[in-house]
Amino acid sequence: MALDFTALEELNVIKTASIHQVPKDGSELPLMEAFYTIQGEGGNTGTAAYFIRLGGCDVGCHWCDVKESWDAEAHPLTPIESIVETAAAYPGKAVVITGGEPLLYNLGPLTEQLQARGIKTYIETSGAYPISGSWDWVCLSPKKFKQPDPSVYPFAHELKVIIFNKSDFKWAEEHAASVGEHCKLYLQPEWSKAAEMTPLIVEYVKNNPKWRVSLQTHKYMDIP
Ligand SMILES: C[S@@+](CC[C@H](N)C(=O)[O-])C[C@H]1O[C@@H](n2cnc3c(N)ncnc32)[C@H](O)[C@@H]1O
Ligand SMILES: Nc1nc2[nH]cc(C(=O)O)c2c(=O)[nH]1
Ligand code: SF4
Ligand SMILES: [Mg+2]
Repeated sequence: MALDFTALEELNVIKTASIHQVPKDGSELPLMEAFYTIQGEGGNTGTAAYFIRLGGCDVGCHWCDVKESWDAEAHPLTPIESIVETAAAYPGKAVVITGGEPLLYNLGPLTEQLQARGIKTYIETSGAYPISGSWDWVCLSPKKFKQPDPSVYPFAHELKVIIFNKSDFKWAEEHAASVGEHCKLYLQPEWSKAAEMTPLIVEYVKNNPKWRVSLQTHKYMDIP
């Protein structure tokens, strides 16, 4: 006799998770949240942008400031047309697609539809997966826990390395050697270590001026 899962679930005998099948054609994406704010980090700091945060990440940074994003299935599959419509209603004509790790998904259709509406497309990525989509700005923030796919480095407009401890400066230089010559280089303190690491970053940038400081300025401004 076949098991009746629905009956067992109702009886609280088992819990079946809702298994997402994120369509490979990029027509629907697991959307955690979207909000209009000021880009707080990196080369576009201080500029208005609509943030689209996609759920799902398997990189596992122990200091990640948005661990609620990791489980893709906790976030509803959302048609990209509705994401684009909402984004287009804001006066700022730039979107930042972040996560989670957005390159888990096919971002071609979403970015093409945004650009067709005159909206610039920016991405925040660990680079753990190859690039999909059409980008006006790529922020590559490499992680020790799952290193970037080598194919991503040439796409980076900015390399933003998180400094959690002293050894991360050497690690940052290894990644700087892999990006293109026009890529801007940023060192950003890990938030919980900012008091300790920011003075080291300041000294490092003074001695190695190809680097710039990036702070999570939205956290100081207390905005999303
Ligand atoms: C939450 S991640 C999402 C995008 C992508 N998974 C990535 O890591 O680039 C967005 C940005 O926040 C940075 N970030 C995450 N947690 C942080 C923390 N505790 N302190 C400083 N930066 C952090 C990441 O390095 C990345 O540049
Ligand atoms: N204001 C603001 N700027 C950001 N820059 C990158 C962010 C991210 O979480 O990807 C972020 C964010 O969460 N908020
Ligand atoms: S790659 Fe990004 S979203 Fe994933 S755990 Fe690291 S910081 Fe968080
Ligand atoms: Mg953030």
